[in-house]
Amino acid sequence: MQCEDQNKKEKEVQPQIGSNSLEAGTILTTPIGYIESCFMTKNGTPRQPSVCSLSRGCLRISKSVFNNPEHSLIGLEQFSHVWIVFVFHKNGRLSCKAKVQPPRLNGAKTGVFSTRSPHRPNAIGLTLVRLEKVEGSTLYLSGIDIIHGTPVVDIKPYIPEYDSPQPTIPFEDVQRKSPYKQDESPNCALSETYTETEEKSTRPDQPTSDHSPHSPDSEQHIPDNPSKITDIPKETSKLEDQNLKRTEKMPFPIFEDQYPREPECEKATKDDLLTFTQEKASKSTAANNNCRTGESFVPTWVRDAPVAILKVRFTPHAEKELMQFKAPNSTGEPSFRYFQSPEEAKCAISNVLCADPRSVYRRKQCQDRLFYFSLDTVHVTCWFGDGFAEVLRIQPIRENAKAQS
Ligand SMILES: C[S@@+](CC[C@H](N)C(=O)[O-])C[C@H]1O[C@@H](n2cnc3c(N)ncnc32)[C@H](O)[C@@H]1O
Repeated sequence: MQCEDQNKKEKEVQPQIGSNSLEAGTILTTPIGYIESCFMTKNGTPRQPSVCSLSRGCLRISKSVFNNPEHSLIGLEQFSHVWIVFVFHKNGRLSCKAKVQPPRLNGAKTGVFSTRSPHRPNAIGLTLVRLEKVEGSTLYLSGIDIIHGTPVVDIKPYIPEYDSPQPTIPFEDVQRKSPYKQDESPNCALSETYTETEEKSTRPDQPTSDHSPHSPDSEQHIPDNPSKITDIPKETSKLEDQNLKRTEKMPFPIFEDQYPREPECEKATKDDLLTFTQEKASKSTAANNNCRTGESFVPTWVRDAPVAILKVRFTPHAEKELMQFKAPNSTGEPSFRYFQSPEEAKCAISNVLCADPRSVYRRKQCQDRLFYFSLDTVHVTCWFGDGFAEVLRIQPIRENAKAQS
């Protein structure tokens, strides 16, 4: 209700279109294109790209955005993955619920911003997909969880160094291993930390004066060898330029290359790949505050969902029906649009089903109902039993059904 009122009010306010509109916070967004996807409807569409790496689609950059849309994709082919920022246009209505029930919580509620729910105040989705190829103004994608016709508002290259947390070099290590003397320190993360500790910190995790880089004890570890820093422009080794941003003159890799990470840090990074409970994470960071490589953690429900991975089987009849589908562009009907073979389609259908695509309501209240979904040109009928899903029927999607969705 509140949202509706607000929507009305906002409609009454004329957006300021003009040179200052961005500064004024007016959101000017236009789709750069629309997804063509192997998923026609929300039902059965994977909840995340990781569920089905074979799910394919493409995105053609619209001519209404650029005169030469293909120019906007120059260089993108050098990336293996891209972020797709899109609008959940089939939500039906705007959502104003602060708490949602993600399927992995099996009915329990949590704050919307701690989930990837499509039902959020601004229906913006974010998906990391594999970029198969770029041809002219079209991107060919795989591993998508987005339905056909979805408006896309942006594409960004996936850069692991930017898009995943990088280990922070422990303060003491940086100081200890630094080839710089204190007053030669370059303006980078090092000098930021240095500045922080200059003001005597009361935090227990900060080095005490005994172990501070200023103490004679720690100075012993500083190699007295300024020649090691020949690659660094001279002006950057002056503290006067305190406000200089690290990235402007001193790319971080210089430190990474010169000072390999401590083994504990490596270990923490690997641990981080495993299930990281809040408790474990806070213990680990508390125990090892100076080596915060295990900074990324997620709640257990994300990785240890209370929903079992299902076994998937096909009845002989369904399997036979699937085997009749032909590769794209081959003669004969029915044919796939995205999948290259019936085996590939079978694998994709299995991936979708083993993650249990049903809503919590359906899973709990309508266990014995048939479940339908479509994938590429295939309409799938299946049912769920205890710990398994069984595909009963595979039919070609009727053209009129495709047009309606
Ligand atoms: C849980 S969301 C996650 C999407 C994205 N990876 C994210 O984290 O923002 C994925 C689900 O959104 C739904 N969906 C996909 N495209 C949609 C669209 N255009 N409008 C509404 N819902 C959509 C599908 O049901 C799919 O299973």
